[in-house]
Amino acid sequence: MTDQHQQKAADALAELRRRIDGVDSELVALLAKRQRCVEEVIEIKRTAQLPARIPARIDEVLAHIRKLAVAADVEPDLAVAVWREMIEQFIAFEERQI
Ligand SMILES: C=C(O[C@@H]1C=C(C(=O)O)C=C[C@H]1O)C(=O)O
Repeated sequence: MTDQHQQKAADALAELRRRIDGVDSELVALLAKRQRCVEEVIEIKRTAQLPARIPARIDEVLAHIRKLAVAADVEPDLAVAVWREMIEQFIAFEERQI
């Protein structure tokens, strides 16, 4: 590869990484919105003496995500794996506060 080709590759990579950083900023803002909802769920569960982990609801969320991923042309197993981990982290977050 010539220096010119390498410079072009480096520029393209830098631009894509700027876009990825922008997407990550949006994702963290959305995660904060989701956490605010979970914080309200915690208040209700505490009062109603409900457990943090509700398996039927987990199944429902994951089925919804799989459908959305297919429609959005995102690898469904990737999306479900990300959500599964996020839900586990939110359950642990709930369990620390309920
Ligand atoms: C937020 C809830 O609590 C847990 C967390 C979930 C989530 O992060 O989507 C889903 C199911 C629950 O076990 C809930 O019950 O809705």
